[in-house]
Parts: sequence; structure tokens; C-alpha cells
Amino acid sequence: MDLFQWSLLLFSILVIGISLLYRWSTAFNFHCKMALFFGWCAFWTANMSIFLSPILRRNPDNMKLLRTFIWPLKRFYGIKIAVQGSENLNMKEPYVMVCNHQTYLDLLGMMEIIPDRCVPVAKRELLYLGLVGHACWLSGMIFIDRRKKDEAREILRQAAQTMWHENMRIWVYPEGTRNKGKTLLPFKRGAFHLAVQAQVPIIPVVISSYRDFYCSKEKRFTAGNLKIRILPKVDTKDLGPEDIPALTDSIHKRMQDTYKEICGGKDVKP
Ligand SMILES: CCCCCCCCCCCCCCC(=O)SCCNC(=O)CCNC(=O)[C@H](O)C(C)(C)COP(=O)(O)OP(=O)(O)OC[C@H]1O[C@@H](n2cnc3c(N)ncnc32)[C@H](O)[C@@H]1OP(=O)(O)O
Ligand SMILES: CCCCCCCC/C=C\CCCCCCCC(=O)OC[C@@H](O)COP(=O)(O)O
Repeated sequence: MDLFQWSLLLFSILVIGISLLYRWSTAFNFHCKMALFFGWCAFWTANMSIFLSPILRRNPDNMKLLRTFIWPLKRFYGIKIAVQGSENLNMKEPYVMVCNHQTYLDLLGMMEIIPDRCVPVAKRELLYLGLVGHACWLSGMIFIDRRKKDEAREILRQAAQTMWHENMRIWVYPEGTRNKGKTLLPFKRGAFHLAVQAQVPIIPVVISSYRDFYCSKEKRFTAGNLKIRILPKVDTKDLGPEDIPALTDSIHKRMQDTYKEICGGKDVKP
């Protein structure tokens, strides 16, 4: 090999080496940040469960603790959250909040805006996460088993009955699961039945795509910006079960349009 060939080989090795290091460091950074997320949640919920359970009773007011514990995480990650429409939450009465669901990181957005005495509807599996589950239970979260549909509907029916009495707000992810697609999944109807049964308004919330700073497939997690738009309330007064399909569809459309708008009208992927 002559000098030129040697230098070409060296250069190629250098380029491949640097790109491999970059990939590994991006993936390493991603895994560290995700470990921090779960570790942080596990640490604080364990503390809440062990040290505060003797003095706490199951109560939606305890959501304030989770809200406070999660607050520093966005600072560590360098995620700036811009909230639009907070004035739409200035209501004393109970309501149902519906929000799109993309990743576990939605927890940061949810805790950024979740009002007092508002509890999420969560999959029952969370309850089985030991001390994490216990802290969630202490915070008054509503657990449903998504495989037992009748039981899930019954739990939501009971929640509708207690919302006024206990002055509670309920947060539902109507897609029913995390969604990495470009558009929102069709909505499950539980949240809308809940609001109609309780005769409370629905407040749609849309969180923008994480694509610019987070992608689990690419193991990429950098600093970035997130937008949350809280839409004006949708009244359900005098609506009945027959109105639910149209109600669900109209809110889905508004949220889908808003999602596209706050993602800059781009063809977005979370
Ligand atoms: C440091 C801090 C640490 C923090 C620690 C951690 C904190 C974690 C907190 C975060 C928790 C967030 C967790 C998020 C989740 O777990 S999302 C997954 C769980 N949530 C949901 O699944 C809610 C959405 N699902 C539904 O609403 C469903 O509708 C459900 C109630 C589950 C029923 O399922 P399914 O039957 O499949 O629903 P459909 O919508 O397809 O409806 C079928 C028909 O049933 C009718 N229906 C639905 N609901 C009701 C109802 N409540 N009452 C009467 N009838 C109902 C619906 O209308 C359909 O009939 P028609 O087709 O209209 O005739
Ligand atoms: C012995 C097991 C010990 C395991 C310890 C794990 C430690 C976990 C620590 C903290 C848990 C924080 C959980 C955050 C949950 C955020 C809520 C969420 O986003 O759940 C996903 C759910 O909406 C939909 O689930 P799927 O998309 O259907 O999937």
C-alpha cells in the first residue's frame, strides 16, 4: 500500500470510529436518562409509600406530592414546557381532562398542568409495581384492568357518581395506550361516558410531538421544547349516551387538528 492508500484507510477508520462513538454515546445518554426517569419515580414514590403512608390516607390531594417530586426532572433533562390555555382550567367544578399519549415522558407534561384534586385513570399493572403502585393508590388514582371491560366501565361509572361529591377532576388518556404514530389513535369512549354520566365538562389537552428531542427507536434523548395546549371546555350538560359517538369524534378531530398545528403543521412522528 502506498501513502495515499494508508491515509485513506486511516481516515475511514477514524470516520467509522467517531460515528460509532457518537452512536454509542447517544445511546448511552438515552439509557442514562431513561434510568434516571424510572429511578427518580421509583425513589420518590418509595419514600412517599414508606415514610408518609402512616400519616396519609388515600386522597386525590396527595397528587400534589407526586406533582412536586416530578417537577425537577424537566430541569435535569433541559426540557422547556410552554403551556397555552391555562385559563381554561380556571373552574371550580369537576371536569374530565382528555390528553394524547405518546411516551412515558407524558408524565412530565401531565404533572406540569394537572390541577388540584385531579387523578389519572391508570392501567391496573401500575398498581402491581410495589411501592410505586402504593404511592399511586395513596394519590387516589383510578385503576382499571383493560382486559376486563365491564369491570372498567363499572369503575368509571362509580367515579362519575363521586366526582361531584368529592369535588374531583379526572384525567384520561382516551387513546388507551402510548401511541408512536403520526396521528392520534381512535379514542376509547370511557372518558366521554364518564363526563356525560357525571354531567361535567371535558377539557381536551394536546401535547406536541417529542420527535425533535426524543425517539426511543433511535435511542435519542436531548434537551428540547414541548408545547402543551389546553383547549376550551366542551359542555356535556343535557347530553345522553346517544350523543357520545358524535362527542368523541368532534373532540378527537379538534385534538388531531391542534396536534398538527402545535407540531408546526409538519407530518409529525413522536
Ligand atoms: C415522582 C413521581 C412519580 C410518579 C409515579 C408514577 C405516576 C404514574 C401516573 C400516570 C398514570 C397514567 C397511566 C396512563 C394509562 O395507564 S393509559 C391506560 C389506561 N387508561 C385507559 O385505558 C382509558 C381509556 N379507555 C377507555 O376509556 C375504555 O373505553 C374502557 C373504559 C377501558 C373500556 O374499554 P373498551 O370496551 O375497549 O372501550 P370502547 O371505547 O371501545 O367501548 C366499547 C363500547 O363500550 C361503551 N362504553 C365504554 N365505556 C363505557 C362506560 N364507561 N359506560 C358505558 N358504556 C361504555 C362504548 O360506548 C362502546 O359501545 P358503542 O360502540 O358506543 O355501542
Ligand atoms: C418488581 C418490578 C419492579 C419494577 C420497578 C420499576 C420501577 C418503575 C418506576 C417507576 C414507574 C414510573 C411509571 C411511569 C408510568 C407512566 C405512566 C404511563 O405512561 O404508563 C403507560 C400506560 O399509560 C400505557 O401503557 P401501554 O402503552 O399500554 O404499555
